[in-house]
Amino acid sequence: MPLLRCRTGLGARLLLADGLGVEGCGFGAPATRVGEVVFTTAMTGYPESLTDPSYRGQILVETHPMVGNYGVPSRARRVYGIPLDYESDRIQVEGFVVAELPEPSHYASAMSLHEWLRGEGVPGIYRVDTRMLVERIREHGVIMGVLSVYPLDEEPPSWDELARVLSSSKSYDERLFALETSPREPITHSPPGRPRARVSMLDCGVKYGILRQLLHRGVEVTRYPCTAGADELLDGYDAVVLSNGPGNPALLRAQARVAAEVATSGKPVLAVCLGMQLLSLGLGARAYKLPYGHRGVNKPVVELGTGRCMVTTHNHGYAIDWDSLEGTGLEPWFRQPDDGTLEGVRSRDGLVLATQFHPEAGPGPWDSSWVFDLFVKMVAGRR
Ligand SMILES: NC(=O)CC[C@H](N)C(=O)O
Repeated sequence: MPLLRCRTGLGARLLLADGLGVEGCGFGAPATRVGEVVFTTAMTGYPESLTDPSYRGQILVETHPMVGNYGVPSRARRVYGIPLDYESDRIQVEGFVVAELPEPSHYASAMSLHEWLRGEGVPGIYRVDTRMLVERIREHGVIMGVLSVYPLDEEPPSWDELARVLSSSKSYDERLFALETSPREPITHSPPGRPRARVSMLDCGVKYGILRQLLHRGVEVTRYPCTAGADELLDGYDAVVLSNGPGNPALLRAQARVAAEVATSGKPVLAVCLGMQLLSLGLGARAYKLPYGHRGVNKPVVELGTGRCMVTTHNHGYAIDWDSLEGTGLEPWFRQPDDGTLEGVRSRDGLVLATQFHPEAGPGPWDSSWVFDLFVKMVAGRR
């Protein structure tokens, strides 16, 4: 009985909507959670991925075979008053799937992945064939799933019971997550010293990495709830940032209208991931769902015109249709060479900059952090 060797004392069952059932060891919290099952090819950076608000509503599978080796850093490690190694204040994923879960060894590790997920009520499964799961998702596309972790001295939940939980849950595409990851009240983050610029942010679930990049360049950022109007975002600010965030962009109609309004206001705008989708939708473009998304920290992106190639961080399940840009005032900026996805757009006058990838990385390489330099230089130069 291999399950008896689970050192956590927990078992786990993962059931996909196509009927595939996977059994393994459990870690984290004994709990049952439903989510869209997606994979990331990132080889490192699991504390950042797990806390990325754009993963809300998803069960994340890591393709890297060993996860947890360097443990979990303490939230007390901070820079500019925000965590250094986290992308938000909590674990955002519904569940976590890894092949092997080694004991951690790292000077900055404050706890193990098992302890962290347990403390936050999130279930995890390990000692499963993640290669098979990833192939399945690649062939079938992303798929809803239910993950259940239980103490090994108790009866596991039956597959029928799990199938019932799954069939009574709403699908990922229909659920509105962005309001859950958005702040309730405006929050201002100030850089040390006199700010070079003041920007507002339509915050539908910003990754702290974006704040760190802006603060690092001397920019003061005021984050507004995802329900804010264009006036609030424009009055008294030098520029507007449209954040990343979870879920289906087509559900955020009001936010798309606000994004279009700020993008045509004459002030500079920087939009990242969901922000780019909202901006494009608001200006009349179309979004579509990718079969299995782009999630990883090793995705090439080519800048149109210069041919410059960068390795970038991605986490998106939707994309903007190239053919729908006509009449929006936006032009293509970046392209993903593997599948041709549109990875960035900008306005002809260069005031509006938008990337589908994550120039802040977190986790990932900083090849594209110059996008922040470009934005901040433009904003500070207009003051
Ligand atoms: N990282 C993001 O902002 C993700 C945007 C959107 N939720 C998507 O999956 O495409």
